[in-house]
Amino acid sequence: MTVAECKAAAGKRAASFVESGMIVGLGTGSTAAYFVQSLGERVAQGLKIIGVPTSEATRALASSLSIPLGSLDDYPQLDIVIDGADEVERGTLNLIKGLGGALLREKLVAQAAKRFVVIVDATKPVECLGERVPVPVEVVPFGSKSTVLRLRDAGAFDITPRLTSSGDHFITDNGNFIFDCNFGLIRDVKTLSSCLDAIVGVVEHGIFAHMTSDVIIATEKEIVQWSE
Ligand SMILES: O=C(CO)[C@H](O)[C@H](O)COP(=O)(O)O
Repeated sequence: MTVAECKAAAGKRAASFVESGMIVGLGTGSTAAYFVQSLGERVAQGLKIIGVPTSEATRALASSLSIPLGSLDDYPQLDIVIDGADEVERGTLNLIKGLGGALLREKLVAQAAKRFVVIVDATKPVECLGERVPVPVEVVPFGSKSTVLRLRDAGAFDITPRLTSSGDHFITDNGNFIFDCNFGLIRDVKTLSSCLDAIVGVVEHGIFAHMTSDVIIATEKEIVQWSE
């Protein structure tokens, strides 16, 4: 199987967890998009659910598939949320998310879930967070250069602003900037999360600790499930 086929297989497996009557959080990114496609097929066959999208891109995709949608304010408690991730730490199931730029809404929706299911291909599991990807940090545009200095104080030794192809700041669905911050291997997730949470100007960061219920990993050979 190609990586795209693995993502599609993980998405399809996750869609089978959804039952009629559920309020379902819809993640963002290429793997989550396969899940939304599979869910759309089930909705077309009669599955009755309400989807709560985690980004405008996912809203547009779900809407094109005629999935009934609501907002997190309409449905503050969700039965299940299914989303991708950029890294999944073996053992703890802690995550880095946000390379797709939707981390704030993703974390809000995940926090509201009774069950948070993460779908990935075999490139995403790691022994320690920070192994492969930086931590995306969503920052208020006002004073962002000052906030970057505070991110350095928190231990980020390489900080890259997320830019568009034309060289402008990438703007999130919430009107903010993203800085991709390399902290090296993150051995103490709790301390780093607390440091980032304490910086005025940081809206949210991509470390999702103690939130994941299950991880579905689609490899070339099989689909594996890790559960908390
Ligand atoms: O966190 C995310 C978006 O903010 C995505 O879930 C994450 O980037 C994984 O994306 P993909 O499935 O395309 O690899």
